[in-house]
Amino acid sequence: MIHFENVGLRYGMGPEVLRDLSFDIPKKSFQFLTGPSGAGKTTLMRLLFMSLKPTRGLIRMFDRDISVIPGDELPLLRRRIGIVFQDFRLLDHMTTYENVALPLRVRGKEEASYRSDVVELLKWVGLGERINVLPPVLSGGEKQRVAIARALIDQPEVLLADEPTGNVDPPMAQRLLNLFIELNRLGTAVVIATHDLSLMDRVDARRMILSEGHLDIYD
Ligand SMILES: Nc1ncnc2c1ncn2[C@@H]1O[C@H](COP(=O)(O)OP(=O)(O)OP(=O)(O)O)[C@@H](O)[C@H]1O
Repeated sequence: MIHFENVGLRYGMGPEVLRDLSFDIPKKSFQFLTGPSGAGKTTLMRLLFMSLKPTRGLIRMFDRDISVIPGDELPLLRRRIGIVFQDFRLLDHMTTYENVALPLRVRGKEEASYRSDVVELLKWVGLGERINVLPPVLSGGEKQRVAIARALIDQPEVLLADEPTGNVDPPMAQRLLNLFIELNRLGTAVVIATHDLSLMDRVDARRMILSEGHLDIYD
């Protein structure tokens, strides 16, 4: 479903941050992406979300070579991907509920068809009492859970989550991990970038380890 071949990335005239990355993300797979700070995890997530273009190599997303996809088709392809950014990127003028419901609204779904699903998911991530508040009054951990709920609600084909448990306590991290596992069971390919070894030790999943721009994969 996703295919990288000899991909390299440099920012501007700087050194190559990622070098010769070749791998596949199969449909319905589950993987952790890890490596030391500055190794390029966020950069790789941005390549996977097609918000950065590689400086060399080939990337195929959903069987299409991204170098020849017209810019106006990218939003449609990105809708097949759920993403949790490290800085959450919630819309501050919309309530928690509205932020999570947004991907469904964009698809033109009727509110009556999804309202109870959104409320149930928000309760599951411990935000049942925060449904009608605006993001600026939420804590970092609460914002993170809203971002996760928004990425999951539409059961995307791919879920990309950058440090999704970075701001929550261990029991909530376990709960969120269970949510990712359940989503994967329903058919979503999951990529979780994390430093959290204890999180990775709880799942027998593929590990993609970035180090100094190189990638090693342990199946
Ligand atoms: N916009 C940018 N312009 C120039 N250099 C950048 C940019 N973004 C990242 N870098 C550099 O690319 C390298 C990889 O950064 P990246 O954020 O991808 O690492 P990371 O593994 O996600 O780190 P962390 O775990 O600390 O979040 C770093 O050396 C960083 O300084």
